[in-house]
This record gives sequence, C-alpha cells and structure tokens, in this order.
Amino acid sequence: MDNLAQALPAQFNDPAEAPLLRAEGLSKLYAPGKGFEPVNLNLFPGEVLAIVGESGSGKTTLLKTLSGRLEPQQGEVIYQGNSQMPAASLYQISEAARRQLMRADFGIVHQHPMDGLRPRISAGGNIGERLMEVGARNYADIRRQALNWLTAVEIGADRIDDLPITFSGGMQQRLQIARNLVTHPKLVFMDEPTGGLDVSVQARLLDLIRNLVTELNLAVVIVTHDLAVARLLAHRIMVMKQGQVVETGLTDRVLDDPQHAYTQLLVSSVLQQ
Ligand SMILES: Nc1ncnc2c1ncn2[C@@H]1O[C@H](COP(=O)(O)OP(=O)(O)OP(=O)(O)O)[C@@H](O)[C@H]1O
Repeated sequence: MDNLAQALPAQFNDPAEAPLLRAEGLSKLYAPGKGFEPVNLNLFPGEVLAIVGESGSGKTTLLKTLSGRLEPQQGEVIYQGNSQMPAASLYQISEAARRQLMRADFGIVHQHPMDGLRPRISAGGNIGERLMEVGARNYADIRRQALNWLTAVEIGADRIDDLPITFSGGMQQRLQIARNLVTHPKLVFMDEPTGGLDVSVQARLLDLIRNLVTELNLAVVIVTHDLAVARLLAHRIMVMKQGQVVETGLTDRVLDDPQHAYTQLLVSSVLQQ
C-alpha cells in the first residue's frame, strides 16, 4: 500500500496557501521535562502530521493544547478555517467562541472510543447528536446521514439502534470516527486511534482512516508511538523526546534518513523487531 507522503499535495509548499493551524512558541510544562516546550508548527489544509515519541514524551499534552482543550503557559495556537475567515487565536477568544469553533471545525478521536461516545444513546443517535449540535433539525435527514456514515465506516445498517457498548472495540472506534466526521470538520485530532486493538483490526481501521482522510481532504494531527502508523498516514512527522521536539520533516525523509540520534534509535528499534 502506498503511503501518503508519496503523494504530498502541492499546496504544502505553496507560499500563497495559508496554514489552517499555526503554533507559535507554544509550551506547557507540568514539571521540568513533563509536557512540551517550545513548539512551532504550520499545518496546511489536507495535511497529516504525526507526533511520535516514547511514552511520557508529551505527545498527548501537545495534542490537547493544539486542539483547544488545554491552555498553554506560553505561545499561541492560531486557527484559520479559510482565507475569507479571520484567524482566531484559540486561547484569546472567549470560551464560548472556542467551543463553537471546535464543534464546527474540529474533530477529536480518543484512544478509548467510549471516551468520545455517549454510552446511553444508540449508534445512530451518537452520529445524529453531532449534527444536531451544529443546527440540524430534520429527523429523517439526520437518520439518513447517520445511516450513510454507518455504512461509510463499515457498520451494518441493522445496528443503527444498538447501543455502542454492544459493539466490539474496532466497531466502537469506527463509530467514534463517524460521529466526528459527519459534520465535515476541517481538522481532526487523533490520539493513538488504533492503540489497544488487535493487529488485524488495526490494519483495517488504518486503511479506513487513510481512505477517509484522502477523500475528505482532512487535515489531521495524529499522536502515535507506532512508526508504521505514521509511515502509512502522515505527510510529516514530529519526533518528541522528554518534552522537546528533536526532529521534524517529511515522513519518508525522517524515517529513511533520521538525523537526530533519538530518531535513529526509534527507527532502528522497529527494524530489529
Ligand atoms: N495533568 C497532569 N498533571 C501532571 N503531570 C502530567 C499531567 N498530564 C501528563 N502529565 C505528565 O506529563 C508527561 C507527558 O505526558 P503525555 O501524556 O503528554 O505523554 P505522552 O507522550 O502522550 O505519553 P503516552 O504515550 O504514555 O500517552 C508525563 O510525564 C505525564 O506523567
């Protein structure tokens, strides 16, 4: 299977294209070496960035800060949905405005699917609820869209009225993805979306994510400790160690020709497995 890095969209190198998300001098430390500092990045529409590194290196903390859920100590996260929209500094606008922007434009896929699903409402309701949050009111249309999305994530239409707790882990994760994508976000944040799943289930889910990302031209920031996931999905990679970004670059370059000793160690440890 081809990886996305081999099909790098031209706009990533086009100086006229505005980044969708920018981080400038961003830092959040719980204690020395715990958290991250300082991070600068540009993410363009349709671009997939993988944040990789060992456990505790600060990946999840950075993802939460980039996605409007954890205020940084320093720096800014600036989001611009399109060139007609004013840019918004996520932690300088009101909380209500930030929530509204996140509902309309962002998706969040948690590692544990039930963290992103409502256990007491049906699969169809989990998808429909997101549509209602952004203003949909026509019940027949909401149900039709829920059905379409269940099909898109390979869940049988006959499961529409079942509770997500009756689903397998892989199905729950696919439902969480459908709940996120039904509102057509521009930017999706994913934290180890295939973690904790069987290897064969992981492969199928990765394939699904990869196809959806390409079809919908989604920008994605994905946290993973699995370099194979980064290789398959990401255009660019950011490598973190103890709260510091030690290397960043195009996926194939970073994985085939790692410059930093820590990245070399990560890559060689995968090769030895
Ligand atoms: N709320 C918190 N309060 C204090 N320390 C925290 C908090 N959240 C995370 N940390 C610490 O900050 C460091 C970075 O954690 P983070 O979860 O961002 O790492 P990670 O790279 O995502 O790790 P993992 O892959 O294990 O999820 C860890 O040492 C963690 O214990």
